[in-house]
Amino acid sequence: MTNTAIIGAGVMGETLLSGLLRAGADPASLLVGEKREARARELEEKYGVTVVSNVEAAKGADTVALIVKPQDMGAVLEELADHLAPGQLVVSLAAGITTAFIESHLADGVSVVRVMPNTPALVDEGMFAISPGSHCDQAQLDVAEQLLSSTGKVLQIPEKHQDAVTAISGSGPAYIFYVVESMVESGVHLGLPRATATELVIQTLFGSAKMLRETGTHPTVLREQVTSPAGTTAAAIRELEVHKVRAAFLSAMEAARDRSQELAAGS
Ligand SMILES: NC(=O)C1=CN([C@@H]2O[C@H](COP(=O)(O)OP(=O)(O)OC[C@H]3O[C@@H](n4cnc5c(N)ncnc54)[C@H](OP(=O)(O)O)[C@@H]3O)[C@@H](O)[C@H]2O)C=CC1
Ligand SMILES: O=C(O)[C@@H]1CCC=N1
Repeated sequence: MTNTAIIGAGVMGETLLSGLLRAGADPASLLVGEKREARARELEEKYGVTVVSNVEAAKGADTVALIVKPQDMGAVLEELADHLAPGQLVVSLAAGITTAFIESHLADGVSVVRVMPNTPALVDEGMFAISPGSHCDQAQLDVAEQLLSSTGKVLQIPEKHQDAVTAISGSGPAYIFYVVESMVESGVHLGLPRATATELVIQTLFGSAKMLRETGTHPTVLREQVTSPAGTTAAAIRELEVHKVRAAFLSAMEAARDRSQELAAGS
């Protein structure tokens, strides 16, 4: 049985923890590092896992998942540095933090994988982009891939693309939820009951995502199929163009990419 330590059990840490358990991991194989007593008891009661100190969790684990905020990563690495040895695999899910930064804190030869996850992993539809550090071989990358693939798709990418990936799929669910909020509010404004507007938007989102995945048709073609000559969709898209929504998306994702790079620099 392989052991996995989860250091940092906030939103993303709990998402990974619950996903591993849904995929059949033995709770006894999962150790969680959490210092807040109330949170530790909550996790133990909810998931039947053992919550200990970071060092105790990481010491004997085959894989150590670091899921703290980028700003806390330096302190956590300093705490764990003397307790991690070659043969253990460190998997970081933090935005911005490079494998070189992590390796510089650890003993020579400890393998590191950088991952950008997203929250739909909570419903086994996550998107994980993974990149190996300098000591990580293909077998270890496969271990990381296997760990993550139980709750979503895994894509191996060069690390130089991680900041862009963070901007697209890491933060991506938030943009989609923002669009959903906006469409529901619009429905309410147009006189629909909120529950009706919400159901219409969620099913439309789900159906559109399924069309994209199952037909493989380009999104532009799918959009054109909805846009009847001189019809309602053309009127709506014209307003989106007038308000430069496409340009706003580009600027937003550039800002997210830039913020990921700033986090790498420690701010
Ligand atoms: N949320 C998301 O959608 C995504 C998040 N990520 C990455 O995941 C990481 C965590 O983000 P998120 O889960 O959203 O943030 P949260 O704030 O929800 O979780 C961070 C967790 O780390 C804990 N923590 C802080 N310091 C330590 C420490 N020294 N030892 C152990 N645990 C500690 C915090 O505990 P406490 O509350 O007690 O301080 C908290 O539970 C970030 O690096 C982020 O970039 C990546 C992709 C998507
Ligand atoms: O907002 C953040 O910084 C994290 C990383 C990607 C999604 N959430």
